[in-house]
Amino acid sequence: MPIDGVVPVSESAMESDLMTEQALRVCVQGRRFALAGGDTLHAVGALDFSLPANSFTCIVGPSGCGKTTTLRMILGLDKQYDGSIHLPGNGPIAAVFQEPRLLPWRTVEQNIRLVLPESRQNDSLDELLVNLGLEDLRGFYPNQLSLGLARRVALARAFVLRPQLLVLDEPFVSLDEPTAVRLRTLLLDLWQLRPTTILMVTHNAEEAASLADRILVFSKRPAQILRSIDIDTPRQQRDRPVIDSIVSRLGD
Ligand SMILES: Nc1ncnc2c1ncn2[C@@H]1O[C@H](COP(=O)(O)OP(=O)(O)OP(=O)(O)O)[C@@H](O)[C@H]1O
Repeated sequence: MPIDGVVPVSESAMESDLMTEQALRVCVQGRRFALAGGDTLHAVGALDFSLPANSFTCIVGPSGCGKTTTLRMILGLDKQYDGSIHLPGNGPIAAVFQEPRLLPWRTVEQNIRLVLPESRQNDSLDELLVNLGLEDLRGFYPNQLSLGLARRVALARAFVLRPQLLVLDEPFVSLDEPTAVRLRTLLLDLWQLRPTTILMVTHNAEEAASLADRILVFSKRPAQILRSIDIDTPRQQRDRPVIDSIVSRLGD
């Protein structure tokens, strides 16, 4: 998805981005929505953060604090903000939302191919489908899939682009825990094979603690960053006590 309306950041910020290989820099003063009757709703406050290339960042925060609005600004779907959002390079950006957003009249394979440019329509999807355990479902239609399987297809459609940035908005919500655990593992495996910079919103503090390199804790609306927590413990060593201790650092 192209990001229009991206405003370049200052040269000094660009220089520091180059030194630390930042994949995304967000420096916005805020986002207000005009409401009926002349009122305004201050959804997002000042946000200033960068994502290192190929890192995995989770945003957690209270309901309605402005997380999705922040993602929409990063995706270029909302351009009515003050400030700048800078993505070095011009590779594709992929997004996965709560609803898998598959076209019901297209098969699994057709839904995945839909995002590919003409020049890549002959690419093989075999490896990706095998990685996601979808190899036997390529001819299925979305109404034949469980929510968990539909979300796997949404992940396939995101990764097939080989995105420079992958934005995930609550991709595992409303799943039973074993299915959510399986999907988190698939996401991490796929990310190992096809590295990209991931920014994911989740309500689930334990999910953030098990997946992320860094967790940004947002305040209540208007969203601001309350805490930025870097997690050094390798993922495979994050047992229950480690996850509990990370969650306790997130605060209320
Ligand atoms: N287009 C809009 N017009 C007016 N208000 C909006 C609009 N979009 C979002 N809002 C309001 O902005 C605030 C932040 O919404 P947003 O969806 O970003 O929150 P969120 O943190 O993602 O919420 P949740 O955790 O419940 O998904 C909410 O009060 C929401 O009602």
